[in-house]
Amino acid sequence: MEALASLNPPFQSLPYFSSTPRTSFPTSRVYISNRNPFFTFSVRAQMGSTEGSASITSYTEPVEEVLKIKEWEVGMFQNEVAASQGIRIRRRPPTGPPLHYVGPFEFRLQNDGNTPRNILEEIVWNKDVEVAKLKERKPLIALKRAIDNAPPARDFIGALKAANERTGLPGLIAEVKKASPSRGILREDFNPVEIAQAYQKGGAACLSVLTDEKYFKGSFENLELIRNAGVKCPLLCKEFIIDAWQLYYARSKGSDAVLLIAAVLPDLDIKYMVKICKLLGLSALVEVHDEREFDRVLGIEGIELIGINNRNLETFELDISITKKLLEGERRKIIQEKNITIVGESGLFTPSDIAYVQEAGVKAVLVGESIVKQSDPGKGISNLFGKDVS
Ligand SMILES: O=P(O)(O)OC[C@@H](O)[C@@H](O)c1c[nH]c2ccccc12
Repeated sequence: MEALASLNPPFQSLPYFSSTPRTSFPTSRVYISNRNPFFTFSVRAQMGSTEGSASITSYTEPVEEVLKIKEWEVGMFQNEVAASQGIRIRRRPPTGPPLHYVGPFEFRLQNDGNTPRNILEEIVWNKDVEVAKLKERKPLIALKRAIDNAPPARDFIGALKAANERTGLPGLIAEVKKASPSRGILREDFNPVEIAQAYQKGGAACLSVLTDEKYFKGSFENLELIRNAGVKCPLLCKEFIIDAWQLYYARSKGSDAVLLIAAVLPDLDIKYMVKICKLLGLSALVEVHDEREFDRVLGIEGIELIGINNRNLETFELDISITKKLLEGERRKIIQEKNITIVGESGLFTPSDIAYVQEAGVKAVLVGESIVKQSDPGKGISNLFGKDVS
């Protein structure tokens, strides 16, 4: 340690490590590295494989830094809780971000702990960084003010049920989607407002608007434009939500509903977020992909809308029989008893696909690709249902 201090003058002003074992947060120093590169570079070099022996005992760093470190520790704890619920997606890279800076140099240290295992994990890690930045610019207090001025939330689930009763077909959530990581660009001439208006005219009950920019080429601007253009269909903010702050943000931009992905969120997060949604007047569409996720979500009080995604977001595999499989037996009964509305999501292209998932028990469907690709997305809806539902 002394050698380290003499090698690195900044070390003296930084929190130092005691020898208290902290095996549950084995790599916290790597995260510090991002902020204090000079320091960490040395620590890595000096401490090598002494994983698990570091803990912060002296707070000579600014409070803000210390809080960030704590936040990271909480993130690591979240990974453990999530894993115990069968969630494979880690909220943050366990060994910190791959980029490191040493003086003027930047280098990348790739290892298992900072390389995302699949696309969903990559998206979540990026979202974590994105949200942290946005949050700094717009703290919750500012969002609460913005929410007071936002257009009021409309009844998303009510609109789906009404459409289902009116047409006898599943209520449609039509997705305003320019691109996806699995399918690339779906539509070059992409005018979100025109597409939304065409969907409304074609009989969509609700709309889903992708807001993720990096992977789906969506935006909150699109959502606001659609809302401000006077489109009546309630709007789902299609985002990767990992932080309750995003719920406030979505509401402040005029959303009526949000997506919560069970493959990403542990039960406690879902519970907490569903409560906040209720406070804000937002409907929560909780998305599941397999039996385990479905059973977890069915066990949470207050959930009214569950989406079964036929696409596995980790592998992109698409199989519409997932909807059927998940709605067999006991679960179907629980859904009826709890009066939960089920949405069949992804990979629906034809009237027979719609009939298939309706037979399985869905009262609503979420469709993007098959309708957004057509020159008139409104007509796309009649093609999808095999009849005019406007
Ligand atoms: O374009 P499709 O195959 O009709 O799918 C729409 C929708 O289900 C899909 O975009 C989706 C469902 N869940 C998601 C979660 C994140 C991003 C996208 C999605």
